[in-house]
Amino acid sequence: MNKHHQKETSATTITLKDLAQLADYSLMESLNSDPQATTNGEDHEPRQVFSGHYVPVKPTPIRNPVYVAHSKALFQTLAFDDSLALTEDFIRLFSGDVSHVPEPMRQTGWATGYALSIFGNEYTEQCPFQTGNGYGDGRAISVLEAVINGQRWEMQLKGGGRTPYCRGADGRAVLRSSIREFLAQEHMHALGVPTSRSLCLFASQSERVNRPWYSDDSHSTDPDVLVSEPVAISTRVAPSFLRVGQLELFSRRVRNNAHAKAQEELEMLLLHLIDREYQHDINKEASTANKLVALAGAFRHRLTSLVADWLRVGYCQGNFNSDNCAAGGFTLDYGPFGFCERFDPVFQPWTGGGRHFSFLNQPLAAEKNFETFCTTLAPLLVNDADAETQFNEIRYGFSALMEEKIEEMWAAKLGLDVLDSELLLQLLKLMVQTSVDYTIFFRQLSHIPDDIKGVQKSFYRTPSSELQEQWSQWLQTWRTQINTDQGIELVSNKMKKVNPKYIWREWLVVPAYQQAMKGDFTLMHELQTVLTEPFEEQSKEIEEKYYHLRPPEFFQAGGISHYSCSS
Ligand SMILES: Nc1ncnc2c1ncn2[C@@H]1O[C@H](COP(=O)(O)OP(=O)(O)OP(=O)(O)O)[C@@H](O)[C@H]1O
Ligand SMILES: [Mg+2]
Repeated sequence: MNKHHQKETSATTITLKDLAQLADYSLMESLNSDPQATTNGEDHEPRQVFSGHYVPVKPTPIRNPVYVAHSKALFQTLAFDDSLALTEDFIRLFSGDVSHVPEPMRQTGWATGYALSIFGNEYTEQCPFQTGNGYGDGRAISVLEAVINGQRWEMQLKGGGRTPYCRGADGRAVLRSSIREFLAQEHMHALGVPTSRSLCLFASQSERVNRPWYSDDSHSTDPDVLVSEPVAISTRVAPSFLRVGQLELFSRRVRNNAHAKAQEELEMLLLHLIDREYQHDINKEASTANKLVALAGAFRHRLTSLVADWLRVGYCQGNFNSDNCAAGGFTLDYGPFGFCERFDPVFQPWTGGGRHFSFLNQPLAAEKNFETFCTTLAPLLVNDADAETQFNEIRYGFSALMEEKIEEMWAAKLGLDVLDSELLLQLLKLMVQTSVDYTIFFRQLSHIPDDIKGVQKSFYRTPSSELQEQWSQWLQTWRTQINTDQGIELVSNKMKKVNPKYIWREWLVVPAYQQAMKGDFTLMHELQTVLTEPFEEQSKEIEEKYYHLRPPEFFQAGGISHYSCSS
């Protein structure tokens, strides 16, 4: 172990130099780098990468960076003082300039390749060479791996410039999408949903790129204008950024006999994944085959819990491909995501996404990714029949476990010890028929109302008298099922811990990024505060503004109710 890891971090004094001292590349160094990589990291043209786990790449800094935000919660976890975010060294590094970082940090970053399966179907067409060797982190560049207070973190710039995987694109992210990703990561963490974390966000005051987007009040499905937008770099942090698609890339190479070391590289990556994400779940002494069985079990557990959490908070990832599925089982890639406002089982904000990735279809999409994960790793089990049997049990038991987790989630949302499936079905039907706001409904229900008046705030339409009658009956039955032995207050409090009051509402986020694009971050910071305390009641003023049904003009509105890919 590097002696620097013992160094205590102090909340008031840490500088970039201190942070650099915590750098630890030992795990990464045990992997292979691309043998064809340049030595100086100037590797910005699309090209095929045939082997190796990463390519050293220098980020391209954004010009005239300005501070937009940092995560106070993550800073606290890392024992960074808030003031660090405004120091020159910190701004330079996290706006892409690694030329002056102190040793032992390196003056280059790294990007990785990955494969893509969409809903379980393999693709290579998205790669400019049609081989899959040119696909991966096209604009994501990691700059630091560090052990801080005993926890290993990777820090990755998004929008940090072109890499060999950029496919001819500019390697940039715009401020709009960076604000969305930054806030969403903060929000999801506060909602108790595992996620990559936001560290900080810097925007350029002079560099802009064009992106297709929606004109004001557009009802178009596809973007109808080209907008010049400021570029930005957000830094996200996670124990690793390994994706199911990454394992898949290496497994495809084994299958295709792509090169002599293909099997070895797949196995190295598997062990690396365990070190990075599952070291506490898996016995170090076990054989590779047994490690693999344990990994499949642990990943299945995390993935099923994750998707149950998504449903709990109304989150739709939108594009749950294998390359957007973190092998560590947390949410990754906040592109065309959205949160369900008016309850719709097939809610999907991304115009390119289709029903397969829609809201209540996400358990199935997760199963497809899990299936890809298993197919990918199965070649490492061939000589161990026992392990293979156990592995297959885990593999084919995904949907049963998923169902169990979903039932537990609904029971918790309804304040029940045991779910009555019939009661749930009746409710979901009523919610669709009435047009109900998903978040407001469950929060109102958490007050354990006596009658329909208590939940009416969540209705987008006035229900017919027949529907009102059905609601009353449903509420009565539900009330008989909640366990009030220890008092109604206790049930209510428990429900308020799983049913947030404040949720991401796109029509409230749009003004924040529009204002930020003009250099004013007031609304963005207000949102950051509101969304990082989603279970709190908050002030009357905040309640009036944010605990609110979506106004009618924001239905069918381009860039709000739906959008094309994120950018
Ligand atoms: N402007 C861009 N320049 C270069 N590559 C890009 C750009 N936009 C997207 N890509 C790459 O295209 C692929 C698909 O994009 P997608 O929207 O899933 O990812 P993303 O939002 O950039 O990234 P991530 O999954 O890392 O959060 C990714 O491999 C991504 O790196
Ligand atoms: Mg992606």
